[in-house]
Amino acid sequence: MIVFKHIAKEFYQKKKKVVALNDVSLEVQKGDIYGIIGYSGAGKSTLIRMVNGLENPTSGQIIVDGKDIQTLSPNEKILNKKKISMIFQHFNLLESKNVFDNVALPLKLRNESKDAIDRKVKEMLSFVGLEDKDKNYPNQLSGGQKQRVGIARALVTNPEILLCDEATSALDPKTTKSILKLLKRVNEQFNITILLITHEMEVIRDLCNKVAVIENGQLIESGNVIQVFGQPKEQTTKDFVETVIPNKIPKDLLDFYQKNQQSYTLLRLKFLGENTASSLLYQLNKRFNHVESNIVFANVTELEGTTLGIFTIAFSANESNIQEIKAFIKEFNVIVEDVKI
Ligand SMILES: Nc1ncnc2c1ncn2[C@@H]1O[C@H](COP(=O)(O)OP(=O)(O)OP(=O)(O)O)[C@@H](O)[C@H]1O
Repeated sequence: MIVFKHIAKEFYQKKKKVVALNDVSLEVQKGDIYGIIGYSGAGKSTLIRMVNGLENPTSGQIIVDGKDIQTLSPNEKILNKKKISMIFQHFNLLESKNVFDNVALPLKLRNESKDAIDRKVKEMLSFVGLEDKDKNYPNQLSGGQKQRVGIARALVTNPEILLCDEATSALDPKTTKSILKLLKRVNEQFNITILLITHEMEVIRDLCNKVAVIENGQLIESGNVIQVFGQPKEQTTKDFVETVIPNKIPKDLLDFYQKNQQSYTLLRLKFLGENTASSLLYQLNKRFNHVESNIVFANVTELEGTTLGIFTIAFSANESNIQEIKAFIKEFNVIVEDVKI
């Protein structure tokens, strides 16, 4: 429903060309919660701002619901914008207006009736859990409450797409979790497609079903969250994944296995779903009961309701046994990788 086709964007800073985006292609399906992650300056904001026309590409196309948004007539552009709402890192509330009036603003701009505005604003304030704060002003609210107002304001117009620009970056971890839960409800309850940008992998882990990684204006990796977290290909993606799924062997164990490299081979096992792991480890010990095996590192993470487990195991076995062990592990649909130490 949102397709970016070969998007490039160049800016000029003091007559110097800055390539913010270079040949970015991406498809967001209806109902997706698609996260775009990258370091500062990677080009995330520039990309997301193109969906609602805040930024235009230098070349390439953005197709929303089958239509290239750059070729829309002025009326069609207005209709396209009506489908899309946005929330921001610093909430962008009007300090001089109370919560009710902030949320009501998009409807007033559309000349909706007073009754309709009253009903819709109350409904959305109740949805975000702020029905008793309607008379408060933004400076009387916490950061999390301000973002809830931002979300209510974004929802009053019944959008199909919600763009989130670092929506939780200004919030503490606990408040971030509650806002991410709320965004999940927005997606599930109203079937709103969410396209978000972030530099925090926790946001991707806790909220998204799809992820794209942007580096220096290029899309370096994308796919289902489970697939990208389970098997990151690019170094930057691996670095991001490691921020939420630690993968490092503790130092004293590392020292030991480095000193005893002749005797041990370290393998990393990656699996989805709890039963696979317990059954595999049991079967592995049973089948290779003459081989010493020590768990060196283990981590279990929940992604989209599925368990992603990473185990690093040191095997004291000869090369032909190691090959047999690897083949045996693969029969369980578990990914097995050599660990270089
Ligand atoms: N209006 C502009 N004029 C000139 N250069 C710009 C403009 N907007 C963005 N850039 C440049 O484009 C590049 C990408 O910026 P962008 O804001 O899209 O990155 P980002 O990934 O969103 O970073 P951050 O997380 O820090 O916001 C940067 O080098 C930035 O300096």
